[in-house]
Amino acid sequence: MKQAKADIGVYGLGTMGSALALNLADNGFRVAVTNREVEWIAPFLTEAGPLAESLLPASTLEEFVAALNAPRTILFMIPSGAPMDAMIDMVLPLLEDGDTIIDGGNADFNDTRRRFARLAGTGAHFVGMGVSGGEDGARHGPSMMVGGSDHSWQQLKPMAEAIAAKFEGSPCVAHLGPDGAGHFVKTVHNGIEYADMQMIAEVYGILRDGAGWEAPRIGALFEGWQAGKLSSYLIEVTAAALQTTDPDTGLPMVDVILDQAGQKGTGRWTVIEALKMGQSANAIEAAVGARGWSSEKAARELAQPILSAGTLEATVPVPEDLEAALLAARILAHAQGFRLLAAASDEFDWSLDLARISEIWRAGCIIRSALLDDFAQALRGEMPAGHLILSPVIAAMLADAIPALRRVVVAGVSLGVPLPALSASLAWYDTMRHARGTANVIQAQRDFFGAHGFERVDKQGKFHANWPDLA
Ligand SMILES: NC(=O)C1=CN([C@@H]2O[C@H](COP(=O)(O)OP(=O)(O)OC[C@H]3O[C@@H](n4cnc5c(N)ncnc54)[C@H](OP(=O)(O)O)[C@@H]3O)[C@@H](O)[C@H]2O)C=CC1
Ligand SMILES: O=C(CO)[C@H](O)[C@H](O)COP(=O)(O)O
Repeated sequence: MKQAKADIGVYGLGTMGSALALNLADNGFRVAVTNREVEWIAPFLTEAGPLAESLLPASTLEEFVAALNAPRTILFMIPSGAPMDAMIDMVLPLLEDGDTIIDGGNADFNDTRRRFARLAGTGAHFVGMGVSGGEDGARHGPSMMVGGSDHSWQQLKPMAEAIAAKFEGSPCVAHLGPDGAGHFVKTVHNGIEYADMQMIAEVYGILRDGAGWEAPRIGALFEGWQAGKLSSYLIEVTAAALQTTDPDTGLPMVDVILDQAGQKGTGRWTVIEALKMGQSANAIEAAVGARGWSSEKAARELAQPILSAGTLEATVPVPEDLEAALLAARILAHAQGFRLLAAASDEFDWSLDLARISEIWRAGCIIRSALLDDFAQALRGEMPAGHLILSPVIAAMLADAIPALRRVVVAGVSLGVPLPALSASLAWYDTMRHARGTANVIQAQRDFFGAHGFERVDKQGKFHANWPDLA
């Protein structure tokens, strides 16, 4: 008997691809599967157990494409960059009008825009789709941020909605715009992820280095925060990690882990794109920078006995202050991310629905938290100057929590505990609440040394002063 064809093909059976393929199969779809190194296909089918009945293994690209119902939907879960371009080159000649290629990896949205343009006119479609939730999310319900054409979205939608995480029954997936919109939103999601992780690590740092708390005690404190406004996946996993014991040494696991964190690019891309658009998401920048500093382990070991601390008397703020400080900083980092999304939406004409983005981040993704529901409501309401922090509800939340953030930053500065992301978020908040800033001096300096001109508060136009004569 002739075997029924597959609804979708998944290329790349690594961590994410295999989990998504199983999720699709679990939801009743027939899935063609293949992998660059084909020897990984058989163990994957064994691991799939009864779900293998819905999986159609293919050992060549031709066999894989031929196993799919037309119009074809092919999901690639492979590293971004050159591998994706190479795969497009190989698969494109095998496709027909209406077929869709989806890059579900973490891709630079500039590459996605280029690939989208490359496929336009070929009859095939290109979708850049951000997937968040790690392996477990991919297997049981990720959050997905989809870019590309309406045609592709109609093709993908039933499958994407079936496998996505659900928040109160609503699937955490949306078609956000054309070309690179989905991958841009995923990039900013990851930028916020970097900031949130860093800020949690900074609170751990002030308790460890300022108050001498052991990891399990800090973990227990964080676990308690899960009952409040900070409730989130990242607090949950950090609390669990801090309370985990290393089986080899009996020490807290985090105490035997090197203080050097890697990065694959999405945080850096967020910062680069922010700067290109004349923005500065400084809490995210601080988090990306801190990962860079973390890798300078040898230099820091050399520096410790050389650099004087020059610390001041201070006590570590009470846990309630740390909780409120983290809440304020988390709000500020998200607000910077949403500001960036709004700027990109204008720049690329995407009409991004920021409230919908917040909604699809409420479940399944790494930054899911109780706050995202508040943000979604705020983003649908009054938001002066397009800033989330100016929404009345969010401004009121900040008003409650900012004094605690100040106390924590002051303590960190006094005790010499670095808090780059927490202090950056506070600096942005203080910048934004000053109607008159200090760039008047920057204007004066630029005109003084470079005759760049300046604008005045009392007259329209561009002016130049003969500074040496006036001085
Ligand atoms: N891990 C995570 O938490 C998340 C990852 N992502 C993104 O998903 C994508 C896949 O990540 P992940 O599953 O973790 O990675 P893995 O390393 O687990 O798997 C990578 C997959 O890509 C294939 N591959 C590697 N190089 C090539 C190539 N040159 N040509 C064709 N196939 C290739 C591998 O095949 P082979 O077995 O032959 O080596 C393997 O199937 C990445 O873009 C990643 O950024 C997105 C969200 C979360
Ligand atoms: O996309 C993800 C989570 O949302 C991936 O886990 C990604 O690898 C995280 O970024 P990095 O490796 O740079 O920390």
